[in-house]
Amino acid sequence: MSSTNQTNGHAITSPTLKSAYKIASIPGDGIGTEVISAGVEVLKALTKKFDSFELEFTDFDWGTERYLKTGRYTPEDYLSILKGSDAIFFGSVGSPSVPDHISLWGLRLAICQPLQQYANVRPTRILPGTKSPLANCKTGDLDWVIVRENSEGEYAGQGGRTHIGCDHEVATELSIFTRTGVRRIAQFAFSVAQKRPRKMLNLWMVMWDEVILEVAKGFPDVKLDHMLVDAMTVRMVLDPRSLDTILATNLHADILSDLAAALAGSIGIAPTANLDPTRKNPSMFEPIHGSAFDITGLGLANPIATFWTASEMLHWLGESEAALGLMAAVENVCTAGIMTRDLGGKASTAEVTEAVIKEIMNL
Ligand SMILES: NC(=O)c1ccc[n+]([C@@H]2O[C@H](COP(=O)([O-])OP(=O)(O)OC[C@H]3O[C@@H](n4cnc5c(N)ncnc54)[C@H](O)[C@@H]3O)[C@@H](O)[C@H]2O)c1
Ligand SMILES: O=C(O)[C@H](O)[C@@H](O)C(=O)O
Ligand SMILES: [K+]
Ligand SMILES: [Mn+2]
Repeated sequence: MSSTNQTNGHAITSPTLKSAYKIASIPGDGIGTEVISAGVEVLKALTKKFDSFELEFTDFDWGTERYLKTGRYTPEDYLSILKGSDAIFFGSVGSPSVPDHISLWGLRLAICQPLQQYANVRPTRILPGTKSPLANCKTGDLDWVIVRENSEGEYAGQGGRTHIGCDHEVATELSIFTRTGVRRIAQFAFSVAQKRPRKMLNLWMVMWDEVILEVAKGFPDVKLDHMLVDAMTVRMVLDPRSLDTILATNLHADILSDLAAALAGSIGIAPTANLDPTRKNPSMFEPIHGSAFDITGLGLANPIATFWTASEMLHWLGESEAALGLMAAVENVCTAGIMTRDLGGKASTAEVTEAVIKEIMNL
C-alpha cells in the first residue's frame, strides 16, 4: 500500500509498512463454528475499513469430530504449528459424545498450558441498548475485568482415581498454587487495575494474600481489597459499582465470570483472552461460552462475545484503532436493538453479523 503526505505544498506518495498478522482459527465444536465464522467475516471487514493492517487466517478442523475419527483433537505437532501464528482465534470445545475432561484437556488446555497462557482476562460491562437482570443496574454501573489465573489451581491436572468402580474407590482432585504462579498473575492483575479508572483490585486466599501484599508494594496507586469468593458473589449482585478488577484462582474466576456475564445481560456477550504476557508464545482469544448444544445449528448464537473477543485480540496485536472501531460498531448495533434472543431480541446470528459489518463500513 502507499500513503500520501503533504510536504512543502507538494503531495508525495511514499510506501508505508502494513502490518500483517497470522491468525490460527480453531472454531471447534457446536456454536463455536457459527460464531468463529461470523468473527472472521467481521475481522475481514475491519481490514478493508482500516487499511493499516492485514490478517492472514489459517483454519484448523481441530474438534470432537476429528477426535472421534483419529483419537486426537489435534495433530501431534500442533504446538509448533500454533507457534507460527501471531494469535489464536478459538470457538469452543465440548460435545455430548465425549466426556468434558477429555475435550477440555484434548484441546483448550492442551493449548493454554504448554503455551504458558497464564493470564486469562475477562472484561464485562453492560452494552448500551441491553439490560442487566439486576434492577437499577444500568450501562456504566457494572464495568469489571476478571483476571483468572489460567495455569494452576484447580485446573492443574493433578489427581486421579484408585479402585475404580469399587465401593472404596477414591478420587482426588488437587489444587496447586506456587509462589511463582501467584506472583506473576498478581503482577499482571495489578498492572491491569493500574490502567483502569477506579484503580482497584479485589481478591482472596491465604498464600495468595501473602504474595499479593508483597506485589502490592510495587503498585501504591492501586486500591486493594480482599474478599472471600462466596461473599464476592453477593457483592457482585448487590453492589456492582464497588468492583473493578477482580483477581481469582482458576476455578473461582471461571465461575465468577459466568455470573458476571449473566449480570451484564448474557453469556453470549462475554469475551476471554488467554495471554502469555511474556509474548514468547501466541495468545489465544475465545468467547467465554461453550458449545451450547441446545442452540447449535439454529442461528440463535449471539456472535457479540466473539466480536468483543476479536476486539481484545486486535488490542493485543497493537491495532487499537480497529479494536475500538469494532466495539463502537457492536454498541451501535445493540443500541439499534438488533440483538439475538438471549438479549431479548429477534435477530439471527447472521443478521447481527451483517449489521455489525455495515456499521464498520460506516465508521
Ligand atoms: N472454553 C470452552 O471451549 C468451553 C467453555 C465452557 C463450556 N465448554 C463446553 O461446552 C459444552 C456445553 O457447556 P455448557 O452448556 O455448560 O455451557 P455453554 O456456555 O455452552 O451454554 C450455557 C447456556 O448458555 C447459552 N449460550 C452460550 N453461548 C451462547 C451464545 N453465544 N448465544 C446465546 N446463548 C448462548 C447456551 O445456549 C446454554 O443455554 C460442554 O461440553 C462444556 O465442557 C467449553
Ligand atoms: O472448564 C472449561 O470448559 C473451561 O474452564 C471453560 O469453562 C472456560 O470458561 O474456559
Ligand atoms: K469458548
Ligand atoms: Mn467457564
